[in-house]
Amino acid sequence: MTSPAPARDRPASPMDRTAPTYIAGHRGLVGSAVWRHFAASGFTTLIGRTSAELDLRDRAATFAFFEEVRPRYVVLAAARVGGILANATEPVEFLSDNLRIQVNVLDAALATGVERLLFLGSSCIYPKHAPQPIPEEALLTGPLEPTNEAYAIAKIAGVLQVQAARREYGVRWISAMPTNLYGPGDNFDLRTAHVLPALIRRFHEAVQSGAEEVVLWGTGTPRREFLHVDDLARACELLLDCYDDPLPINVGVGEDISIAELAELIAEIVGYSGKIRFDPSKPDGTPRKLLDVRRITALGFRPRIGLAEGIRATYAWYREQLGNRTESPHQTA
Ligand SMILES: NC(=O)C1=CN([C@@H]2O[C@H](COP(=O)(O)OP(=O)(O)OC[C@H]3O[C@@H](n4cnc5c(N)ncnc54)[C@H](OP(=O)(O)O)[C@@H]3O)[C@@H](O)[C@H]2O)C=CC1
Ligand SMILES: C[C@H]1O[C@H](OP(=O)(O)OP(=O)(O)OC[C@H]2O[C@@H](n3cnc4c(=O)[nH]c(N)nc43)[C@H](O)[C@@H]2O)[C@@H](O)[C@@H](O)C1=O
Repeated sequence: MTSPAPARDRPASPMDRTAPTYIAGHRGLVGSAVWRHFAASGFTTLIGRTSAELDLRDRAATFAFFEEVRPRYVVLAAARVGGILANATEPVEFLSDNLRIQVNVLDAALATGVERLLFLGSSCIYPKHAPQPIPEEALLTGPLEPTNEAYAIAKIAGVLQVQAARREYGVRWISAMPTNLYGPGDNFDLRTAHVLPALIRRFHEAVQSGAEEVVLWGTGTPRREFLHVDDLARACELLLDCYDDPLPINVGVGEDISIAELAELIAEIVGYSGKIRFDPSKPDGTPRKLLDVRRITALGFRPRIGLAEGIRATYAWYREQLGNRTESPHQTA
């Protein structure tokens, strides 16, 4: 495989840690990790609003917020997000909500002179049968995976709007494409969860109830790459400090695992020793999505949290939530 074209980075210009920095979606999996990491890195003026306080689908409210707060930096981690089933069954909401959130935030950021902005896409924006590992250049080179086409189209529109704003207005905004994420703060609601938290919950409940069998979706053969959200948060800071290129940049670990292997690993960590059965009537989704991470690796990024370690920490967090039964952004109902 040939090396990717070198990123046209301008020299690193680190963010001013005292400047107002808006983390859109700061209670979600990604936003909460970015908030924790940025706070630990010395950001003194972090700004967040819940969706109840500021519905980013509301254009007038979004503009009023940007005019009042005038953030200098923005991490756009607010979105309607979900696993394969939610994506496949609610395409209207995934398309419409995400388009509106993005357009409103990006337009308001432009109108109020936001200097640096990071738009978060997802590895599902790449074609279903993209070459593996998937280079950034694969964007818009083939048909999408049908189960998440609506979400992917919305995300692609966001990437294009960031690129267009760079070209037309010279703003230093960027897009990152994270692989499948997990970690504390994840969504364990089985109707909307991604596979990793869903499996933690399924195996945990099977241990609790003494069930002899757990049924999982699909064939178990699809392969996925999993990045701990704390590693993503480090990548977000690095990118905002020193990546300045129209090409969206992949963020992953560079290794994948089959869903069947993931299930074995999670079952072992949770202590489930019963049978695991796959239900092939449920969708598999994309057969494989392993990101080519050479571009971000060249910037010095290395994930630090291994998969088994990350799953153990996430399981510990999940059990803590069950113990507390407090308001988590993602209810475990
Ligand atoms: N999770 C994953 O595996 C991956 C995620 N990503 C990307 O990362 C970003 C964040 O995802 P993630 O953290 O997992 O998602 P979550 O569902 O955990 O969090 C989404 C956040 O968005 C906020 N939000 C949703 N709708 C609105 C709205 N109408 N107005 C204001 N805020 C809203 C929510 O706010 P509140 O809690 O206040 O309701 C919530 O905090 C997304 O862009 C997603 O595409 C990319 C790749 C993989
Ligand atoms: C991040 C990414 O996330 C989504 O894409 P996905 O990777 O296909 O999603 P997923 O995590 O839900 O599933 C991964 C695999 O796992 C299998 N699977 C088994 N058992 C369960 C299960 O119990 N729950 C779930 N959710 N999946 C299960 C499932 O059948 C599939 O083969 C998109 O929303 C997309 O838009 C996106 O961006």
